[in-house]
Amino acid sequence: MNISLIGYMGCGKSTIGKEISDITGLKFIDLDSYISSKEQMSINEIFSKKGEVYFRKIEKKYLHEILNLESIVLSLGGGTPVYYDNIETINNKSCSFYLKLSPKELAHRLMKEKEHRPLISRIEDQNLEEFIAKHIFERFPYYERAKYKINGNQDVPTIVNEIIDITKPS
Ligand SMILES: Nc1ncnc2c1ncn2[C@@H]1O[C@H](COP(=O)(O)OP(=O)(O)O)[C@@H](O)[C@H]1O
Ligand SMILES: O=C(O)C1=C[C@@H](OP(=O)(O)O)[C@@H](O)[C@H](O)C1
Ligand SMILES: [Mg+2]
Repeated sequence: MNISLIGYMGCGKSTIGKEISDITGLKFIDLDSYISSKEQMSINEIFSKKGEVYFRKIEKKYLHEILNLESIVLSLGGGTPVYYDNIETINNKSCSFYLKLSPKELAHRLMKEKEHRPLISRIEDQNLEEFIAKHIFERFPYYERAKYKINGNQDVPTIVNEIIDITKPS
């Protein structure tokens, strides 16, 4: 069984995925880290040197590669479910969870971490919440296709336990 985590940048996918892996023993893969290591470039470098279209193509390629494995926790990028037929691949090959947070909470978290995220690195802090709200509005039809929706505005152990409880064989 595979678990995948989807949701907007900053919702906690990478943090929660690692914790689930530590507790369950499932292998942890963060799609962004996997892409960076395969391409030998940071996500920022891929966007600036090769462009977003190239990034989306390899993101799809590596998504397929990873989801052919078994027993993994996969933290996706915020845009992964939105492109190509990636959401179908994700739902066919894993149990998907959408970590849902308000634009306000996401903006608060992301202000400190914008520079690692090329799509928001040049947005002024005072415009970030509105940018996120519009961006989520476009992406929501994909996010809501996750099998389960989780309130991401809870502490890490609570979210981790909720996901583990749902996926535990009964
Ligand atoms: N449940 C949580 N409560 C508070 N802060 C969190 C929580 N989950 C993650 N964070 C923090 O939010 C930021 C973004 O988390 P990250 O796991 O990188 O998100 P994503 O991979 O979805 O972009 C990090 O600083 C992380 O420590
Ligand atoms: O939302 C997006 O389109 C992106 C989210 C990022 O991942 P995180 O959600 O882990 O920040 C990363 O894949 C890239 O910067 C694009
Ligand atoms: Mg991440």
